[in-house]
Amino acid sequence: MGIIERIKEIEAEMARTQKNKATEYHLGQLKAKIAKLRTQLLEPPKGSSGGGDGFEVTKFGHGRVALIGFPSVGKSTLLTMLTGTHSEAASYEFTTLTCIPGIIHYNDTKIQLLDLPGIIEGASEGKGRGRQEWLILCLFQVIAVAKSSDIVLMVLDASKSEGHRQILTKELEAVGLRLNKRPPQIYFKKKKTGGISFNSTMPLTHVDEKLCYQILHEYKIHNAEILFREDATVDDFIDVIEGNRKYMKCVYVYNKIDVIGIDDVDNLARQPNSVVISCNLRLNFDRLLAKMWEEMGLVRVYTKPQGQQPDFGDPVVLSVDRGGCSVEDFCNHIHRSLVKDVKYVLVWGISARHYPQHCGLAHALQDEDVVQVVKKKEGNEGARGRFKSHSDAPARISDRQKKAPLKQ
Ligand SMILES: Nc1nc2c(ncn2[C@@H]2O[C@H](COP(=O)(O)OP(=O)(O)OP(=O)(O)O)[C@@H](O)[C@H]2O)c(=O)[nH]1
Ligand SMILES: [K+]
Ligand SMILES: [Mg+2]
Repeated sequence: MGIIERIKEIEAEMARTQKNKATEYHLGQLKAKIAKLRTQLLEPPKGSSGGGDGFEVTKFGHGRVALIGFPSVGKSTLLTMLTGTHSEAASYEFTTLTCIPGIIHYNDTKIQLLDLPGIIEGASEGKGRGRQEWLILCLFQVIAVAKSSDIVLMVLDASKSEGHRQILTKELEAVGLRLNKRPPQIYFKKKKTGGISFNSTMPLTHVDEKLCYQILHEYKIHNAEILFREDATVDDFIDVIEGNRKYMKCVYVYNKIDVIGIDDVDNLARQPNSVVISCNLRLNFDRLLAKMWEEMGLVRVYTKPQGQQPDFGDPVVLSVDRGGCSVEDFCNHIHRSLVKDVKYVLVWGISARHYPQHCGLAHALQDEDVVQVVKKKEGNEGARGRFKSHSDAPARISDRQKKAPLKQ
């Protein structure tokens, strides 16, 4: 029996089993069995090189955004409009069969946008009449590309059922993606000896010690330290044991609002993390780009050579999620050997308490900060530079910087 058949069999057993206190342990075990099988399914087949003819394209720019959605929701139309790179669009499903990259120029940065084939309901279960293998492979490759991105834009057809968002979310969860969720607050560490130590910082209403033991037994884990820091569920606990879940931000993009009524548009626009657009009418792209930018959490830092203005068209781009935003991260970004030569840096911008502020390597930079590096051997010149800083201050202080509190 194949892995998918075994998953289906267990799912059928779960559906047959009534949910109550007596069956709770058994159901938990079945959930763990399914999670293990799904993980097996995600592993590349034995003997394969692990990719090669996948959808992976070379990374480019300061960040990466993946377009995920059912077929024909307008992913390719959107890519073409936002990036100018043509991606074939048509009224039939699976027009796009591979990954097509384009570049969005926004806020002095370059963001790589990736168009991808559509995902269908049940792809993770191998549905799809005759093209099963291709669909599963396609889903896994789409997921691999999504995981390599900073955020996901889930494109939805505003004229279709609102249930599509849940169906697609479930489909992505089945292959290990967790959208707009934070990792469960459960400490879990496998040990060599000592048995299982189980603790929690609060009363647990979804799981108890016995249930966790049974699930660990399913994973053949007999020695481990566990601490629940929140009232987590069985599914959360399994996620932590599996350890391969990817937690990603997602913006829900409702396209084709030109074909629905204004009340429905209003309703969709009020959903959390959602933006309504129309490619046909070129409607609301500004809002979409602003939301995308906000969720990516990129931090632009402008380098100011001493006695000169910074180049405001060419920021160093840092990210909290990817590498960090400290002065040290900034220095490493410029040159690996820079850190050891740095005496201090001068910072203008939101992260500075006064302009310019003397900062060390640990200082956390914020978007649109201006930084001047003062090196050890040229320390004196740097200090002089600082005192004539009135005339030396960067000319462009953005609106956001002006709003920054100037606590002395
Ligand atoms: N009414 C309306 N139609 C749209 C809009 N955007 C795209 N379409 C149409 O929707 C159809 C599908 O568009 P595509 O861009 O091919 O959709 P896709 O999601 O890339 O589809 P696949 O690659 O097959 O998964 C095309 O006929 C588009 O012209 C829109 O804003 N409004
Ligand atoms: K299409
Ligand atoms: Mg397409």
